Amino acid sequence: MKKLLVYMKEYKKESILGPLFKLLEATFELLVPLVMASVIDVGIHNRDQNYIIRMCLLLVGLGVVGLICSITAQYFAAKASVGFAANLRRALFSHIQSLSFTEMDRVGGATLITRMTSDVNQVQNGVNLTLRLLLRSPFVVFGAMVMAFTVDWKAALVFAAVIPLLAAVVFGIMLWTMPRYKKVQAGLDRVLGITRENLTGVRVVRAFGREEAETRRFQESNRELTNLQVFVGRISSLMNPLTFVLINVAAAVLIWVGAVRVDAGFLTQGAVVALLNYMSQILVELIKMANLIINISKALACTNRISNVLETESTLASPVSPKASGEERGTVVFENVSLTYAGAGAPSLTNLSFRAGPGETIGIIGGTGSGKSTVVNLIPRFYDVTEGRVLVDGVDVREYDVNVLRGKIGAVMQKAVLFTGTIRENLLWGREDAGEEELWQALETAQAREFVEQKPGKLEEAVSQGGKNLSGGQKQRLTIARALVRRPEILILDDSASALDFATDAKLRKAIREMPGAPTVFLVSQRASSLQYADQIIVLDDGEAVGIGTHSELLESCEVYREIYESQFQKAGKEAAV
Ligand SMILES: Nc1ncnc2c1ncn2[C@@H]1O[C@H](COP(=O)(O)OP(=O)(O)OP(=O)(O)O)[C@@H](O)[C@H]1O
Repeated sequence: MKKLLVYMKEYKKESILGPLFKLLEATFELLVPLVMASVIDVGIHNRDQNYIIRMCLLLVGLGVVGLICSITAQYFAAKASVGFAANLRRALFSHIQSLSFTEMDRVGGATLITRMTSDVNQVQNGVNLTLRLLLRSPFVVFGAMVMAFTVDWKAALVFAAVIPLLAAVVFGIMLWTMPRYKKVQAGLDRVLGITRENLTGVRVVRAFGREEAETRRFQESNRELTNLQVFVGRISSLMNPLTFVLINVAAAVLIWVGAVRVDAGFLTQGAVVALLNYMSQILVELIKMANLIINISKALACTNRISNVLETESTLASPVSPKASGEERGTVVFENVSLTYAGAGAPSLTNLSFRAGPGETIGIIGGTGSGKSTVVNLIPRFYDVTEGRVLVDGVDVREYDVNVLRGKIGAVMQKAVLFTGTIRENLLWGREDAGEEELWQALETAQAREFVEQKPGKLEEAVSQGGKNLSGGQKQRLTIARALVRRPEILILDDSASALDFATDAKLRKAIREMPGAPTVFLVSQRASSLQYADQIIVLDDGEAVGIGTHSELLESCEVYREIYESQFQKAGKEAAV
């Protein structure tokens, strides 16, 4: 919690002024019953109309000043809490950007979204209420008690008996409901999780006709949440009747004691009205305090969850004195590399060694889950090896400044991801200062020029969220062009031409080979035909390299490769025969 206070630093003034104006408002509120008492005791008693009008104007004045104080306090509290939440979101966002994939995998994307959104909102709400009520409510309770005792200490003894009882009811109910509120929160998280999963995967849900099953799953979680909320609601609903019974009994006792004391000449009617007013002020503030405590404890729980993310240290930290690039531009060397993902029992890659020279094309092939993506993910240091070394241009990837390392690499991932904006804006992710001609050249190499030219807006054509307004193949070609705009030393194509037809795929590979200053290319593919002309092909089986060599060498020496090739070759032959 303390650590999060730094994000409040620039709102120090607001965090002091907010509660101060709330205290001022409360002070004026505490004066109101006294003025009312004097209206009754002096104005009405003496039938002094002028006095009554003056006092009523004073009441209006107190109300107006109280209102101004309240609005001012609200303004400062809102400014501080909204600003604090904005700072917190900013810090969280940039911290999440600094995390490596290992930490991201561990925490999970959905959880990170909840931390950034509903958790931060809850904390913002908690800060706002704290600034407005944490001082005000106890001040009013205490102040109203003191005022009641100054009005008439004997009648005020009723307060001394009733207030602890009231506090016990209000806080008892609060303590009872609080753990259940936590369950409600967890239930809400589940409902949100299912909703998010279904909305992002809506196409898959429909494609597999899982609408009814998913609706049932949602309904179950929703029912659980509803039952919990109804249960907590029932308990909370006891609060009002119980407190009102208590307060009415206390009011009856107070009026009776007051009446006796008025009759005996010790107390005026106005003083009895003032005492009643103080009692209801105390009740209202006790309920506000219980509400405040519930909100603060919810906010604290969220604060802990946010702190956990902020305290997660990135294993990706750049070295204190990063090394500069080595001489051998475009070389990649794997030396006895193994990787076991965090939390995974078995290694996903075992003892892989190879050397890729500048401008070479390295093909990587293997069954699903054999470790192909794992190999290429190690080059831009998306994950760190657990054994061995990965060297880029002769330097261990862990010894580079991570931005320098990634600046050398153009990576096209399995899933083509584009961002909202225009085609031009997406391409410029590759290199911000790329010129018009370079963008078209990259599009041409990526076999994307033709379809972009056909778009009415050309480079200014809008790309909607996730590139939904483009076909799978168009998205893939744009992501390849984006990587090429960077003029990378090393180009990684992780199964990124899977949506292209054979002819376009072949043209793409040829164009990349013929690029001036051709990059070293890592080509991950399920198709043996796509890799045939690679300088080296790495054949993976269950995380192990079972063959490294050229196509013809592997056909001779590697059984797994031969099987893959023949199965695809025969399949292609059969398809051609049909
Ligand atoms: N982030 C991760 N955390 C834990 N295990 C992982 C992670 N990524 C991959 N794995 C595991 O490592 C193994 C290799 O996965 P990888 O994605 O490298 O295979 P692949 O050959 O690229 O598969 P595909 O052709 O299906 O894309 C798999 O068993 C997979 O379950």
